[in-house]
Amino acid sequence: MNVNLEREQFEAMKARIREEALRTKGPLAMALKDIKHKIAILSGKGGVGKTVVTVNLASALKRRGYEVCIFDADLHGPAVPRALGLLGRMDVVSEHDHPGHHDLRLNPLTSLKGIKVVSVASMWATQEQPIMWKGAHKMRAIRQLIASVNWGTADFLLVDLPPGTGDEVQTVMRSIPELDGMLVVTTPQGVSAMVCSRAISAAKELDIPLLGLVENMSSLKCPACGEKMYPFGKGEGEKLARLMNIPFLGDIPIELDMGQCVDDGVPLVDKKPNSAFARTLDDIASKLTASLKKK
Ligand SMILES: Nc1ncnc2c1ncn2[C@@H]1O[C@H](COP(=O)(O)OP(=O)(O)OP(=O)(O)O)[C@@H](O)[C@H]1O
Repeated sequence: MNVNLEREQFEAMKARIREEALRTKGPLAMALKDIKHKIAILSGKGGVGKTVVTVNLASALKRRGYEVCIFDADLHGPAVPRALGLLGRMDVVSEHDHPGHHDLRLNPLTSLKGIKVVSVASMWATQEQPIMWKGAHKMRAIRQLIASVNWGTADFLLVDLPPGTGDEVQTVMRSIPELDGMLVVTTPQGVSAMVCSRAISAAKELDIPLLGLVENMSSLKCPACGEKMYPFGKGEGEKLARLMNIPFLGDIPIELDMGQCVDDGVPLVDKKPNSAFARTLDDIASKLTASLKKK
């Protein structure tokens, strides 16, 4: 009984010390304090399927029983809410944690399967509202947005980065506290690998761990004859992973239903859980979680 009490007191003291340490690290650390793992999805080149990978990896992790949040850091082309069928706006709530102090906070939207999503796409009344932040405004907006959200408790935060290595990408790389690392997405095209290698070098320059690389749109199964085709080339992703010394986590096939899934707001992993695409995403989720457990 006494031993238990001492242990409880010890745990409470440890929690108080951690909370104090986070408070001194700033509002971002406080906002994200109950999220165990934070992973940013990086590509370099645009249009390689970063959002598709983010949303379907989140779904694969969710299907494995993990609580997952997504932060859509693409301020100019936010696409995550739509891909999860979330067309509404985030709620703004007024909270007062101590007397006389009111704080406006945002509640994430939650998908049908329970994935929490924060995106600038969910902040305005109309989908057509242009987002024209520049330079320093963008960086401040990203930091403020992350800090103002009631993220709650989760196992994973996945950050869908915009393409390239510009302001938003660097801001996320630098300001997410305890970022576990990057998952890199490329395609079999040489040009994607080339641009991607620059993004990988930027992450290395900033000392961000690289958790793995996946090759999206690697192959296509012919719907008529079942033959596997490689319309964009073969093996480029694995070659890049070897060259950059990053674990290669898998080849993600092209799925002809993808466009419809994105338009319907249903991740392909949920719509076709037995497809080669879903099995590959599950395998990537398994490899990622295993590598994070070893850390
Ligand atoms: N494995 C896949 N099979 C079929 N279509 C795919 C696959 N991956 C991505 N796509 C399609 O390719 C297009 C680009 O995908 P997505 O929007 O995820 O790319 P992105 O890298 O996030 O783009 P951006 O540069 O705008 O951030 C979309 O139309 C998407 O539906």
